[in-house]
Amino acid sequence: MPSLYSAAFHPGSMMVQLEEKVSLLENWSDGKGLIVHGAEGTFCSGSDLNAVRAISNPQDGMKMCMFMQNTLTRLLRLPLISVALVEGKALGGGAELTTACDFRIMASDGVIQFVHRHMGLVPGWGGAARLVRIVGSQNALKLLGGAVKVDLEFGLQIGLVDGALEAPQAQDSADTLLEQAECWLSRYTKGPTPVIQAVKRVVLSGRELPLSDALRTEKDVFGTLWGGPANLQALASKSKHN
Ligand SMILES: CCC(=O)SCCNC(=O)CCNC(=O)[C@H](O)C(C)(C)COP(=O)(O)OP(=O)(O)OC[C@H]1O[C@@H](n2cnc3c(N)ncnc32)[C@H](O)[C@@H]1OP(=O)(O)O
Repeated sequence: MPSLYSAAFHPGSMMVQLEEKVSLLENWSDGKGLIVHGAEGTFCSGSDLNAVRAISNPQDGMKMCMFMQNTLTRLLRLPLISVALVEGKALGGGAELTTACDFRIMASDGVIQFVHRHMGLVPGWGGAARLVRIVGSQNALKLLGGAVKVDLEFGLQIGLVDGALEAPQAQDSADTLLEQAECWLSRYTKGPTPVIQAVKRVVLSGRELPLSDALRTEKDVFGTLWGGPANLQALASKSKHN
């Protein structure tokens, strides 16, 4: 299960690195799970403000916006079940990045904050559209309009956060946050790769496509599994689900 790291996105370097990682993952045929996490106790504080000042004109802003929208849309559409491990702060573009994962799990010090309003902005990397789908339009309006700090408790309450991680007590005895995240995600990635990738595909099409198209995709994906090795093995073993 690979990890992606981030801190503050430097336009032209970290953003390109992220796009390259996404391209690699698009070609990872055996993959089932992905953990996106930060370094040194923080998740990601968004765009690199020093670099952003140099491109604060509409043309460059649009280029950066479209580049990141494309990258984060492709990240969410990977045939993998992904989780953002939020330790420390996820601010601005960092908050948007968390919404480009299927799940978000948080350490006790974690905060997701769409600080865009404070910057005279709205999200542009697809974070607003995804947030509405995750928490609903009422909550999204509150989080964006109020630039609200979402901590673990509030995140769980509104459904932005899917799981809580325990602070490691001592390095030797407790699982690190990354180990806990791997354990959390493994509940959803157990089993043959084609089945897990198919689960992601039917959920993604249900989330993104009109119902008639989603139903067609679901039928096609079902057809790839029916009578396949995992299906035949399950039938031969007379499995019970209690
Ligand atoms: C797409 C739209 C966007 O993403 S707009 C960007 C939104 N992000 C921000 O506005 C983040 C602003 N920064 C902060 O709020 C704080 O620096 C945070 C991240 C909370 C860390 O606070 P604190 O722990 O007190 O450390 P600090 O402020 O001394 O920061 C350490 C050094 O890191 C830097 N840093 C942090 N974030 C950024 C950033 N996004 N771009 C550029 N630099 C950043 C700080 O400036 C500071 O640098 P230095 O040590 O003073 O040289």
